[in-house]
Amino acid sequence: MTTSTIPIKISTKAIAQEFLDKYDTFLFDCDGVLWLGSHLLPSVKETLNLLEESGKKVMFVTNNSTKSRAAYTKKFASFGIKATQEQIFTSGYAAAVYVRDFLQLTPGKDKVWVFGETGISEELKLMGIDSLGGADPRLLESFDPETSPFLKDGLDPAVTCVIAGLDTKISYHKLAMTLKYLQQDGVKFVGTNVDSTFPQKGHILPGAGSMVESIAFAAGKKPVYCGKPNQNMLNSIASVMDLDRSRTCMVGDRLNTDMRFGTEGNLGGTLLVLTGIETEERALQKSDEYPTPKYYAEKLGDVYELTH
Ligand SMILES: O=C(O)COP(=O)(O)O
Ligand SMILES: [Mg+2]
Repeated sequence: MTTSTIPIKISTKAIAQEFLDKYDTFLFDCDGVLWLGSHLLPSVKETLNLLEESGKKVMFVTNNSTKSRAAYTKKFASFGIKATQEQIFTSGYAAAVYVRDFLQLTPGKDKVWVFGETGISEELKLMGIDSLGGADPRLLESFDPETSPFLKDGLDPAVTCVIAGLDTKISYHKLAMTLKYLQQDGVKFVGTNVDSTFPQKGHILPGAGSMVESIAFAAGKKPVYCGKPNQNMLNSIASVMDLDRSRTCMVGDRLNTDMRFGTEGNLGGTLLVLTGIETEERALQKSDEYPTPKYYAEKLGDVYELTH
């Protein structure tokens, strides 16, 4: 999967201005683009303000399922950035939409076993779908099949689906129970996102994909992934806003999710920033695994810094 042109580095005022003029809508990945954990990256706020002042539309599209959209509005606010729930799409929300609309789980009847944090169960709850597992603190206790409270009365027969995502409090108890549910006939397996790694300040850590794939290996079942590059996420965005794809740019830090999402979605542009997962060398390298970005920059804030 390659695009024919060589990526353009946003390194001068003229290129930064040309980049801004080309698009009306910007879709932003979050981890590695806006922030690394609780560390906001330089000139991000200024760049977002600049876009708002120029009348551009902005959406946030993150593969991070640890927080719900409601919780994300608070994270944005803690950085002094205005973002409404309608502007935020997470892979946890995408997974919840998938089980409701595609798997057609019945609220009040079907339940979901969650491997992951509160961002998945909170989105399910808003849809009236009950979940088990997730952040239940009893899963942090060491696992013994004889005494686990999740096994003592047998598995819950109402569970028809497993959703798995990033869990920074991963435990053997969680892995074991998730496997137990996946071993049940007919239980569907949904993964939030395939990201192998997760960027934090000064560290590249294990990502959701590393955990989901470990469960998949044990279960011998393949998950359906709902986050980027799955186009359902882009279609959901297109269904809530007027999206002129040719004047829309996807901004991300990962080639096989973010850049692929933008390219396969026929967006007018893609911008890879080097503050997260990828390097300049990889940005410029042609590969069959992922597309090359249209633009790349050392950091998102360069768009603001070069034009001011
Ligand atoms: O949580 C992840 O794996 C990555 O999240 P991101 O899409 O905001 O970079
Ligand atoms: Mg990212």
